[in-house]
Amino acid sequence: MLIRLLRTHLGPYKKPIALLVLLQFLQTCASLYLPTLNADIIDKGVVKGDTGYILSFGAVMLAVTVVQMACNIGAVLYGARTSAEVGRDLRSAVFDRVQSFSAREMGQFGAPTLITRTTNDVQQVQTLVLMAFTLMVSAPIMCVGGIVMALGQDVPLSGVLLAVVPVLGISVSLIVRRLRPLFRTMQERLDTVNRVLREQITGNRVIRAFVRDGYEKERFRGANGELTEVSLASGKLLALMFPVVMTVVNLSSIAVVWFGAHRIDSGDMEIGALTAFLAYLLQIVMAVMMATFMFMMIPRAEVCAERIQEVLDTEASVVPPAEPVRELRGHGHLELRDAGFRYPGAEEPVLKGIDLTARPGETTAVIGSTGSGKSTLLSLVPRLMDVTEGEVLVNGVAVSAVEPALLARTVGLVPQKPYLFAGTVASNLRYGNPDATDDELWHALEVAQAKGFVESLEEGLDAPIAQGGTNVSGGQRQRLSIARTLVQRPEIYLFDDSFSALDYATDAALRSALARETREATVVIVAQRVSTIRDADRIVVLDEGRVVGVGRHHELMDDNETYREIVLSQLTEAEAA
Ligand SMILES: Nc1ncnc2c1ncn2[C@@H]1O[C@H](COP(=O)(O)OP(=O)(O)OP(=O)(O)O)[C@@H](O)[C@H]1O
Repeated sequence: MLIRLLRTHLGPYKKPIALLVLLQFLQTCASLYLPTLNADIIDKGVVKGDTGYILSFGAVMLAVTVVQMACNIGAVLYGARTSAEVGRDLRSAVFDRVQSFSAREMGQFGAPTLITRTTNDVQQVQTLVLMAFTLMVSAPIMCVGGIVMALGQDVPLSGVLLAVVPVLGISVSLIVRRLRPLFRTMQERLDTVNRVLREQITGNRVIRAFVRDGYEKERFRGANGELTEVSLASGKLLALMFPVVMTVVNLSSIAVVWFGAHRIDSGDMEIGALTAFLAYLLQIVMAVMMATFMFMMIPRAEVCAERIQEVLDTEASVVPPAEPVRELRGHGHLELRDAGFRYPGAEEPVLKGIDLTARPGETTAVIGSTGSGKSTLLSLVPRLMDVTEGEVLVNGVAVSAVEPALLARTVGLVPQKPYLFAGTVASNLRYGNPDATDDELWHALEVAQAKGFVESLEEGLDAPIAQGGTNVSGGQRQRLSIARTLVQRPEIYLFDDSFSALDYATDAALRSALARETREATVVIVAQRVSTIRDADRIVVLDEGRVVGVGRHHELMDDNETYREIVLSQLTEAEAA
């Protein structure tokens, strides 16, 4: 999975990667040459007292060191830049995919894991890419090159290396093998911590109201403890790594010095060659360490890559049309034909055989018991989700064929749970129509019965709005959300229980102002309160996902049992008549 992900996302960086490989190659070759040069200077210059040799080869050594350092700095800087760019591309790819998700895929993953996957998981892959850029070339060259150079210094002594490399490789890979599953668990537990944390922050008010702080603290402590547990377990294994490597290094250095001393004694080897041999031994161990470090990162990055790829492989269920309709003739005629919808994994569809027509200049109300499918029905019009049966048509064209931007301009949905973005009142109101003038904003606020409230804010339209609109009341949020849709000036207005947080007087004032404002538009209102919809031109009664009645208030009161029950549950008999 990691390979697949990287192959796709490293593709555009072929040239920088080639340059990186070259820089790494040069710096590793220079590093490998230095101990041999040093040995030469000792054996041919220092031992023989040849100052000329020391100076001239000292200069060569300095030049090689400069090349090695320059290539090293270049490789590190270039590697950091390229890996950061790969990380940026990967984050954008995940973000774009998440953006294309409908409510259906969003529900399938859940917000916290999508956030972890876009940030933390991408970061892990990015770190591995950086490691790979730095170590993938240098580690093997240094290991093989080190062995070759050591053989060049003294063949019999190189026997030590034959023992060191496999011992080091096996002991380190044993540790890495145990680390692999721990890293997967760590990532999953980090996800759980994020989920619990997010739930507790979002549900903070409920937690306080129910005085469940203690319970929630325990829940978080549990998730946090489990994450710590696995971090500690991996920490313990990692702690083993350094001593194991150092023991092997120390033992092999002793062996090299011991054998080397014998060979120098017997005149088979020179002192400079022994120092070079020790330097190569260190370089080989370093190379094995570097490779190990990378192998250690791979399992974690693999888990992250899998999770990222899962998001990237998830096809959005709502896709833009291949040949979109870019113009709609009409003024907002809305029709649902035999429309049905089933949530993924659900046995029963929540909407079945819905036939509904809403015309410009008319108000259509949808009423039904809670869970009867009203919100689902509205979300099919702007394609927050696509019908699984039948079709939804706007001005006679299936919404699935309409260009998304055109559909968004034509259909304005005021959601049941309005969301405001961090910014100002004005930036929120202009969300669907960035060119709207201040006068247009004030007019929309007036219709939405929010003008007085915004006027009372010291900074008026420029008053700050917190993320999610948490610094305004529920009713104010609803009214700002209504105003935002009014500024957009769509042909079809969909109000999903948008007046529920308003008092009766404001609700009535808003509806009459809205009626004037949206005189020529198509208005669909989902409401729980009968008073909100009793004057509608057409009332559609929904029960368990089916339309069980259509008519005006008095007609339905006469012949629709479901409607009568809803009305009577809210009004006194006298009011109902
Ligand atoms: N994301 C989802 N996944 C699965 N089932 C869902 C999902 N959202 C809603 N449902 C189910 O679909 C049905 C209809 O939900 P919907 O929100 O459309 O009802 P509603 O009539 O708007 O309810 P309310 O009046 O309470 O807002 C419910 O039974 C609900 O459990």
